[in-house]
Amino acid sequence: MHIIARRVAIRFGSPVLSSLCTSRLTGTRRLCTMAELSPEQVVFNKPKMWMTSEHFLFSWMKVELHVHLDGAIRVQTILDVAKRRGISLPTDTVEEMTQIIIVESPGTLTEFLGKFAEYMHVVAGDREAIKRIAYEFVEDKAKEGVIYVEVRYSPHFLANTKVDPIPWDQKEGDLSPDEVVRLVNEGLREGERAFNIKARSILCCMRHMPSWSMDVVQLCKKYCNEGVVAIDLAGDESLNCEANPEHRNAYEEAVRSGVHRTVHAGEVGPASVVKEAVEVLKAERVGHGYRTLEDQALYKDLLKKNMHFEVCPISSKLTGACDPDFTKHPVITFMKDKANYSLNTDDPLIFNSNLHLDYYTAHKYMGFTEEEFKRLNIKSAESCFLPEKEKKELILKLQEAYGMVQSTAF
Ligand SMILES: O=c1[nH]cnc2c1ncn2[C@H]1C[C@H](O)[C@@H](CO)O1
Repeated sequence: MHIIARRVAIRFGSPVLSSLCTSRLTGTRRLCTMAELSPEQVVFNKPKMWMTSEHFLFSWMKVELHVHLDGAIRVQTILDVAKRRGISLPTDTVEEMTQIIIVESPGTLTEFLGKFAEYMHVVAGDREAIKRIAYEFVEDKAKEGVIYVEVRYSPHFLANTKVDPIPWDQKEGDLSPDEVVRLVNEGLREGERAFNIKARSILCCMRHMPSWSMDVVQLCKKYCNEGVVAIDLAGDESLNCEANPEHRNAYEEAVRSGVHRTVHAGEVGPASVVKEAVEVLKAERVGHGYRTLEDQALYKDLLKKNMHFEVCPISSKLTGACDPDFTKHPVITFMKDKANYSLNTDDPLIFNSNLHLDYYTAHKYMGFTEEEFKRLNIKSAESCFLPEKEKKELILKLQEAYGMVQSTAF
């Protein structure tokens, strides 16, 4: 870290405190959303650790590999769509709606997952909304200095036909999971053009809905040339530990047809879920994976295999996955062991967070240095699901930006 930055950090105390906003409604303090930060608090791709009186930022180019589209919607968009569709919500103000949606203190993964029901019925089944959230997502990531993102979602959760059961108490409509994928692809593609970053998607199977999983892998295959790069298994690991045979069949089909694979495992579930993800589901990356450390033999084996862990610091505290004391976080062990991992937001809407806050947390409470941030971003690029040629270009772009190689640009 630059000496000047360190001095500023010391002088101005905890940027986390100063990044809290006071709710006009309740008077309670909460983390600012990106939209609430002043322009000088958000910088794009500035080649240095960057600090104002308000904020610490690792403002170099970044890669994000684990973020849920339906956990990254703007609150304003939820309100706009509800108004247009005549859907009544408990409030029509961003502040009040934010308070309803967000998790402010550590709870359980099950409680956290319940939060999606506060707003998913608003956007599900609506073509315009789905395209809009994908487009706005890319804009938000570009503002955080992300140059490559893999965003994940369940196509079934956004559909209202050809899905059983129809989610979120929707009436049957005419938007299928297949069309959801097309709409998200379009929104991401338009966002890429407008904001000059690369965005790809990962389709999620849900642990409690094994009957959807074969559909998910078929959609991955169908749209592999239109931005879909992998399959995931998300949902409540604490209720449903061992992967159902239908998930296993879907992952076997993914292996057969060359679809990349990641699995939420070891977030709140035991290390055995990680082992199963890697050995049975043939996961190439592990979503979260914190509890891998409880099985040292497995951890050492995965270190040797260069397994990538998609770490989400703020998320891991608020879902109760990890000790709320960040100084005890498993990613500190990953860092010390020079493991292969990324830093990610997971669900910034529900955690009222952004990627800067995850980096800030790692810096402030876990001793992360600028060098480690650069290293983990290169590892993230190496572990992304882009085709080899594009992956190499991404790695080179980061290396050039980080001053590790001479720029080839002219
Ligand atoms: O952190 C998580 N763990 C497990 N499942 C999650 C997490 N964040 C979001 N999900 C679920 C809820 C979403 O609706 C779904 C697809 O994005 O994935």
